[in-house]
Amino acid sequence: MSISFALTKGRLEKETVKMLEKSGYGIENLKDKGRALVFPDTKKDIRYFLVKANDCITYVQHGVADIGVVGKDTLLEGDKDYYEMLDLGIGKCKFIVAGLPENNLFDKVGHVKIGTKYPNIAKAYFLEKGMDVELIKIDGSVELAPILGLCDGIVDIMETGTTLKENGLVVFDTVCDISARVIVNKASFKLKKDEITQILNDLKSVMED
Ligand SMILES: Nc1ncnc2c1ncn2[C@@H]1O[C@H](COP(=O)(O)OP(=O)(O)OP(=O)(O)O)[C@@H](O)[C@H]1O
Ligand SMILES: O=P(O)(O)OC[C@H]1O[C@H](OP(=O)(O)OP(=O)(O)O)[C@H](O)[C@@H]1O
Repeated sequence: MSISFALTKGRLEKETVKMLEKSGYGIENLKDKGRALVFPDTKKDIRYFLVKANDCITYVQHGVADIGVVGKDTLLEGDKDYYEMLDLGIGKCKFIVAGLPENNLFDKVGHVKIGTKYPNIAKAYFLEKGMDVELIKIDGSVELAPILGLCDGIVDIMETGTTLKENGLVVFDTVCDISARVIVNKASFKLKKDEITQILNDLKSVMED
């Protein structure tokens, strides 16, 4: 049976395509892609499409994609109606709480303001800590918010730490580690179990330790 495979475009794209290539999949169309959005595998009965991270979950949940690759950050923040099957060990980064060194939000008494692109993750984190926080949704360049005084701190992704460092911010705590995951539509896993299991095993076989 034919498989539809949603790949997150952007940072995860290159490494995911590299893993598929190493597994022996026919991904030439994905490497030389122009403005196309759908890419038939040249060796197997699979068609890939490239989507934004949140849309990857949407396509998989609706069964339009049988399988998808997306960051754990997006999974933690968004809807959950799919099977999370495999940690690919790529796209590694972490969620951190950060701010200006002279303004440690964990020392602040009373109301704390947090800027973040990930309000659900931030809310769960501070709820567990028993802290009263006001969340301010920011769509990008989150590090700017505490510098300008919009908030006391941020919950954001850190990879190399360069963005924090170059903007004079420090890490106060780590929320959790992040990496790319394979998710599978629940009905597809029943109807196309052999094909999906094969893909998962192929990807597992090229994972780096
Ligand atoms: N330094 C990093 N910053 C953000 N995401 C990272 C980083 N390193 C790895 N990732 C992973 O890569 C995924 C895709 O990131 P990317 O920046 O391409 O898309 P995005 O977060 O949806 O941003 P945009 O809205 O700019 O497209 C993230 O969801 C995360 O899992
Ligand atoms: O630790 P580093 O290696 O510096 O990476 C972390 C930065 O990368 C991401 O931003 P992105 O580049 O996606 O831009 P954005 O702020 O517009 O989302 C993230 O939100 C941090 O700002």
